[in-house]
Amino acid sequence: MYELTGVTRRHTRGKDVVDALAGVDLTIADGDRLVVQGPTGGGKSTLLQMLGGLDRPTSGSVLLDGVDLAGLSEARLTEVRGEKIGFVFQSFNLIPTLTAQENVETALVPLGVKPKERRKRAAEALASVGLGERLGHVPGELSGGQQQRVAIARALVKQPRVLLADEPTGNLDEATRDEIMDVLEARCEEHGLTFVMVTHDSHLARRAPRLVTLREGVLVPS
Ligand SMILES: Nc1ncnc2c1ncn2[C@@H]1O[C@H](COP(=O)(O)OP(=O)(O)OP(=O)(O)O)[C@@H](O)[C@H]1O
Repeated sequence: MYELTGVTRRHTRGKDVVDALAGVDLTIADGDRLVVQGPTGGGKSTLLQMLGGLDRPTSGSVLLDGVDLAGLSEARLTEVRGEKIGFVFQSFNLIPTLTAQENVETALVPLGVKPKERRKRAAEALASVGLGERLGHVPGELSGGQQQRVAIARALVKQPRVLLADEPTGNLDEATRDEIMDVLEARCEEHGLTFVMVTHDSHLARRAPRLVTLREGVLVPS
């Protein structure tokens, strides 16, 4: 579970000061599915980066299962991300020269999983997102929705506890958006994942079991 207390992220450049987050308190229970919405510049991506240990607060604490991510060394943070946290981004972030299978396997290399086991788990993860027939294709041979499925398989193959998604359907048409959301929700349900998604899309916000709104770095009632 996450417990955020007084999380502030201040950016200072010369005399300019921007609080991307300004004293956020938030608890996210294990298995929660939370959507974060709000106007552009409201701090949504910054919040996701805090949850993922990709950025640190300038003050406040970000506890994940009782451990303050803000206080961990870079090496330990990398380990926590590798073990517990999967990420999905708007832009898929696949390696264009690798096949779907190889892209998914990349998530297991830092965990020391042996090649044979990597291949097996990557194939299973791709099958679980409906891409079992496309293992040998490179991203350029796949549609946007299929590429996002590869990215979801890559996030899930290490069996994380938490899945963080930043506008995961932002580059997709409406029908594909709904398919991808169905895949994400089904996988989260099946594995009891804690799921936090940032979106501008009011349709997605409406189907969220739990919704919070960030405006100017502050959580406001949704
Ligand atoms: N490295 C940085 N230096 C200065 N300001 C920054 C930096 N990163 C983010 N900010 C500022 O922090 C605020 C919050 O940014 P953030 O990207 O978290 O917002 P957002 O809600 O995700 O926006 P969007 O919906 O447009 O993606 C913005 O005003 C942004 O300009």
